[in-house]
Amino acid sequence: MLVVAAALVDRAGRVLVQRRPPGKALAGLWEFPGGKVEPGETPEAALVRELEEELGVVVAPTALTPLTFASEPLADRHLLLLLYLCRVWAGEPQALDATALAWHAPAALRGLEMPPADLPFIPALETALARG
Ligand SMILES: Nc1nc2c([nH]c(=O)n2[C@@H]2O[C@H](COP(=O)(O)OP(=O)(O)OP(=O)(O)O)[C@@H](O)[C@H]2O)c(=O)[nH]1
Repeated sequence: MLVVAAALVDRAGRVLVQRRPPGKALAGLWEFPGGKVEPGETPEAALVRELEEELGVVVAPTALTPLTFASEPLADRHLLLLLYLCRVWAGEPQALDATALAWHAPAALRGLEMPPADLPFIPALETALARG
């Protein structure tokens, strides 16, 4: 299963996370906005679509910079999760799908309950954002 997700970064270097709604797998955990890549879609087009559906923001595919990825079993499937950085978008993010949104400095993500595949993303974000 190919999934794309974005770390939206604000001017203060904080990252946006959202809380998964009840009824979905991993409900209640904090994750990066994104979702599954549909057949025939590029990863970037899928992420642009998901960011509009989940947050109501408009992002140019060229504003998505690959950061890192996770590859691991998830239930009876295998998850390949691509994480992009995004610093430029149009609109104010709204929780259209999630139960809550929150902005955190990368180090503060360690205090949140996140899906296991996301945990290695925290040091990667700390390193990337420490460079400014
Ligand atoms: N969006 C997102 N999904 C993640 C993250 N980490 C992680 O393990 N996942 C997993 O990747 C899968 C993404 O599925 P999703 O439910 O968000 O995707 P979607 O919006 O296309 O799904 P839907 O068709 O159920 O609406 C889920 O199994 C989810 O648990 C993350 O940081 N962001």
